[in-house]
Amino acid sequence: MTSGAKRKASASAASMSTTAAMRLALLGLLVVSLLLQTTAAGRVNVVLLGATGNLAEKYLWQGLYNIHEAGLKTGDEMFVYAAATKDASKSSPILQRILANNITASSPESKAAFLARVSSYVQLRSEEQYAALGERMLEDMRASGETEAGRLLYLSVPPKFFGPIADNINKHLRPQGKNAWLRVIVEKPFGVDTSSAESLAASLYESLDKDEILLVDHYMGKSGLHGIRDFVKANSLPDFVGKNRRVSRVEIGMLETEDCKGRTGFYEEVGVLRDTMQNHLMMMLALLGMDADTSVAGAAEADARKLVFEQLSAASLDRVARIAQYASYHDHVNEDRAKWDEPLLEERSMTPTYAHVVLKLQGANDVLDNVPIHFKSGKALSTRRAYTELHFDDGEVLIFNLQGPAGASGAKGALVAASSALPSFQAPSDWEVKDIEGFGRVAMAPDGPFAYEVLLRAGLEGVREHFVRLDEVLESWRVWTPLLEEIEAGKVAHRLEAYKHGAEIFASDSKDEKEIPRDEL
Ligand SMILES: O=C1O[C@H](COP(=O)(O)O)[C@@H](O)[C@H](O)[C@H]1O
Repeated sequence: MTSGAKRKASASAASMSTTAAMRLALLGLLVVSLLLQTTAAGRVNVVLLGATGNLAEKYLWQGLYNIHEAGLKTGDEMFVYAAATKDASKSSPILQRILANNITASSPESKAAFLARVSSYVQLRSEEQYAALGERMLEDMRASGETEAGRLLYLSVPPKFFGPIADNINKHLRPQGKNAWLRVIVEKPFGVDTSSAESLAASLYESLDKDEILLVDHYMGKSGLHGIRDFVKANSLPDFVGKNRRVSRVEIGMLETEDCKGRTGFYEEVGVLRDTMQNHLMMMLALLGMDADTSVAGAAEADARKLVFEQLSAASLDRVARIAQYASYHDHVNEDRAKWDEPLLEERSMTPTYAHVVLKLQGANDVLDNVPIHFKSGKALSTRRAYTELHFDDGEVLIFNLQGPAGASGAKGALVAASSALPSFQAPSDWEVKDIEGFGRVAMAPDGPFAYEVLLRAGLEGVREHFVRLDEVLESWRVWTPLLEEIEAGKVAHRLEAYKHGAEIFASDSKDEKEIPRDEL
């Protein structure tokens, strides 16, 4: 090569490398600016609908405060609009009382900082009120100069309101800005039976995209529930149970000491079957019955949960061992009605506050197939406990305890407790495992944030795995709808017992329970 040619070649190499360097720099700038665009903190507007209700009072406000205090992983700043359907003269003082008394804060300054981000009470009933809230949000953002990252609407209201609310959200409360997201969290129960859940889904889809809807079952936010799944995955139930032992019954329970006073308006529409059995208890069963090989999370896990529901027999009155209402329930209904200036009930309501229903799985693994599954749940009982128990034919018991004392082991906080003759089990490495004299091995999962905080955060940060899928919910309604229809047709009247507040109606050897022969399940 001549020296001229060499110069040319090296000049062109130099110019190529300059061009390449410039391109790289430009690319770098582009990536940085894209990153800045996607990671720049913005404002997240939360609309809490049902802000004065029981759920908000007990959990949602505390959850929002905790998230404000710890901050969002996205770096966004959260502002809350406190809304409900009733008029301000009644609801505003209730909101003030809740905000003053129901938030435990790390310091008065931190609480004040949170409250500075909470709006005064907003009534959301008419379309004009939704439009006014939309305007107010825009005004607030204009005033502060913030960009909207997204909007989370939490619907803590009875299911009959979901459709009209979604319509109003679509018309008046969609976030502004190209990249701003909209997520609408819908509280359970989703519908009141199969057909209402289907039409509810259809009416929500008219206004909202599928991805904008998040269905809540707050048990999905409990570490205890995931503990069942972790145990099943780590141990494989058939291996744990072994060849010489059989499960004679499974008991899934959610017992509460609290009664319905103050929330009978909601409870009258649901009763115990829709309030806890169709959702929380079903989730406890799903994670127990799920295929142990399911090593993937997310969609595959939802498929596996749904499969368990498909294997479950439908509920009907002949599978009800006991159905009852606590004796002062009627008075509680009328006290609440008087408070809201509503006409009093003269006839006794037929809403069950306790039920024990026995179903079975068909086509499940060898351990659970055709085994009676006892679902028990109720209000105003002597104990607060949520659990899944496997009772073996030799009297041994394996307990998954989600809250309350762990049954026979007596160990509060135990997540898994296996009586002494059972094989030793594998526990995830971060669980504390110990032996309890006279009982057996117990394991405790580390403490985490409470369920509603987990779910609110998941909604704000866009983590969909913590929510349930519509097809699972519909499959669960398939199980419970036949019994609900019988109850609604008045067929429960002669079976609905009254029990004393604080009773032990759930004790399994009670003589008053209807025996359901195994071959009739
Ligand atoms: O969803 C509901 O759950 C609560 C009980 O939740 P927990 O986390 O304390 O077990 C129950 O009181 C309420 O009636 C029901 O709607």
